Amino acid sequence: MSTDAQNRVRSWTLDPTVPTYRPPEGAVDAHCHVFGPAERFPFSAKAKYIPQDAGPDALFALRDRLGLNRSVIVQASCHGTDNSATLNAIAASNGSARGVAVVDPSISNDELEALHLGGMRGIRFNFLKRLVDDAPKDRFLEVAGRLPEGWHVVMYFEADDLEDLRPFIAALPVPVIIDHMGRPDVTQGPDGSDMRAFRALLDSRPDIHFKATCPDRLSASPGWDDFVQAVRPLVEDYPDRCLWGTDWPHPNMEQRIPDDGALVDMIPRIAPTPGLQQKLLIDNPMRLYWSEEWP
Ligand SMILES: O=C(O)c1cc(C(=O)O)oc(=O)c1
Repeated sequence: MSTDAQNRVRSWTLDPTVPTYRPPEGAVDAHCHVFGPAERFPFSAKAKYIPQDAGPDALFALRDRLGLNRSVIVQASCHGTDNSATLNAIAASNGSARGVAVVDPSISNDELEALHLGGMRGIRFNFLKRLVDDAPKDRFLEVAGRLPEGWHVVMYFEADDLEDLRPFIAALPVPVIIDHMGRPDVTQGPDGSDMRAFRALLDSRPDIHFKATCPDRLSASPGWDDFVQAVRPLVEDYPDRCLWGTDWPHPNMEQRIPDDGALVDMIPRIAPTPGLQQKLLIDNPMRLYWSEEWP
């Protein structure tokens, strides 16, 4: 696949608005990525998209513009199981970033320990067929059984796959964080079948968390109002389980590039009180990613 500049996509805006909402001091963007720089960190041969560079300098400049202070950098699928671009960004963050790795399940315990020292605090299992070629659940369970102390598993799957994945999730021996709430159909509203199934999952284990993220992916309504109506009750009912993130640089959103300032202005709409914002933006992500300094 060609990686020359003219064929590489840009899925993020170069001039995001400054948000109206000012996050509290210490707020965490708990879901973002870096792409490259490709000449130092080439993309995977299995990458389903080849983005332009979106490196640590751009990530941290955006974070400052949005009024956020910490980042959880999630290994993007375009980099496969080579976590060096993500580790590079964490190393450049002066302690303000942690990460989630994508590993080959045959990874050694020593390599997992090295990832911990590099700032990783979990591994990601991606089940989206449009993003990865295979997701061997038995091998995922094996490596999930020997993660460094304090790690968790992040999962990305679609709502239609939730029921099939319930036994796998139940078998995971570490806390779980669900990316983008497992992509519910927010047009069903807060009591639709997708949200009811997702709530049943959350009720099945006290250590399942979720990212109340990606209105740009999940909503087609003006102002993302259907996302707010479906997600705010979930944040209010599970205040100690929810995290928030920008999902910058918004992989695969080049046809519908979101404004990062508008994403930040969604926070008080889904977490309408300072107490909920404190949990969403600080307490919950700090407990999971900076447990050595929190509380
Ligand atoms: O929906 C997506 O296309 C997407 C892709 C990735 C990735 O490529 O890692 O991560 C996400 O959080 C969402």
